[in-house]
Amino acid sequence: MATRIRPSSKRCAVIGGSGFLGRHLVEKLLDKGYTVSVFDIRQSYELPGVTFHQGDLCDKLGLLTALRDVSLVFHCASPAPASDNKALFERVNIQGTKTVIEACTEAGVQKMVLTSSASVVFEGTDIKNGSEELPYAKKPIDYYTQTKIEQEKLVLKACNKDRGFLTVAIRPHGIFGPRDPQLVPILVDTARRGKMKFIIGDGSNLVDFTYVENVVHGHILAAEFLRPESPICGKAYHITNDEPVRFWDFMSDMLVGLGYAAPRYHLPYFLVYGLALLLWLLSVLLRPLVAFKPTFTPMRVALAGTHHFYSVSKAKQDMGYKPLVSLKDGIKRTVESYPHLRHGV
Ligand SMILES: NC(=O)C1=CN([C@@H]2O[C@H](COP(=O)(O)OP(=O)(O)OC[C@H]3O[C@@H](n4cnc5c(N)ncnc54)[C@H](OP(=O)(O)O)[C@@H]3O)[C@@H](O)[C@H]2O)C=CC1
Ligand SMILES: CC(C)=CCC[C@@H](C)[C@H]1CC[C@H]2C3=C(CC[C@]12C)[C@@]1(C)CCC(=O)C[C@@H]1CC3
Repeated sequence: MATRIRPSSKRCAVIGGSGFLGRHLVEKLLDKGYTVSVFDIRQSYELPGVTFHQGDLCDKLGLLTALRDVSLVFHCASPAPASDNKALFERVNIQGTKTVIEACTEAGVQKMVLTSSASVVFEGTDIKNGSEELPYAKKPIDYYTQTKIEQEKLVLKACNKDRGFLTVAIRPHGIFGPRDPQLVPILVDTARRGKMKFIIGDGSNLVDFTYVENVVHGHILAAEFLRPESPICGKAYHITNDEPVRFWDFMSDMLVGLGYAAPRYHLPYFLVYGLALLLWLLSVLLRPLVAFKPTFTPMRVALAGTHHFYSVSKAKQDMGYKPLVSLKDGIKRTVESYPHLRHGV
């Protein structure tokens, strides 16, 4: 009888490996001696030690090719929240994740680490030092978050020690760093259009922003701790910089670092939220006639005007997590990585 050869534990796949977080993860995995298959809808770079498989994660056959001989899968693919496309979020984050789980079990993958989001418990009101015990949001702030909740539930439920398939979810918050396509580019674009003059609310709200290398560290720790006897099986873990910061201080440090003025004038939170809601409704109603995307969406206003920071005690206790890069160093490295976004360039 042929004995099944167990795939090498240093052979892994990163679904979404062409994206911001995915590429940082791939680079660290290579440093640590892993060989990596990237599965993504686009190929954004080439690196020795990486095999690219271009495809849609809803296509099981394509996935099966990429998962051949792979024992560990990181799933960090998602449509961008700014796409605001309900059908796409449902197709990729829910149906696609079901397909990823099926493909993993068919291919004999033993471990899967999902990139979820701390926002799965956020309803637009204050969260201070929130633990993983908080229930999922009953009223998530947008469709993206709604589908991230369903996705996380699917992956955690699929954890099955008897069948040798172990899963864990990492919930980062506000990832930033070099090559980030969202936070800094949106911030700079808003500043260049003269709209970054206002502070929403009194500016005292504390938020987590997480340097990308710390998020990568949390993912790799989770993969290495994921064993049948470990408490992390089938669980979700917050991963942050463990340094909550005033939202508007963080934005100001980025802006000033890039040569732009920091926002100074205060606007009442509920006024801005109401206006954002009105604009969003208008953009949805007028979508067939004119396409416009408001910068200050209700989701962004809620994130900019409330407290939302999370405890990482559980990750510290169960997998020895500790951020590797401080917020100050993370901001410095990020600012230096965007010379083309500096004021006047
Ligand atoms: N950025 C943040 O602050 C946070 C992000 N997260 C989560 O982290 C993960 C990574 O985010 P981030 O790196 O910022 O995002 P990116 O958009 O940079 O990376 C996601 C990658 O997945 C790809 N992708 C999208 N749809 C599919 C598909 N159907 N099949 C295959 N690949 C696909 C994207 O391609 P394309 O670009 O062409 O769409 C992209 O290359 C996501 O799961 C996100 O939900 C969680 C918390 C915070
Ligand atoms: C008010 C304004 C225009 C601020 C500019 C910065 C924002 C674009 C970011 C501030 C907080 C960020 C954030 C995310 C995206 C970018 C911001 C809104 C996420 C929604 C990305 C996906 C997640 O899972 C949660 C993130 C929360 C924080």
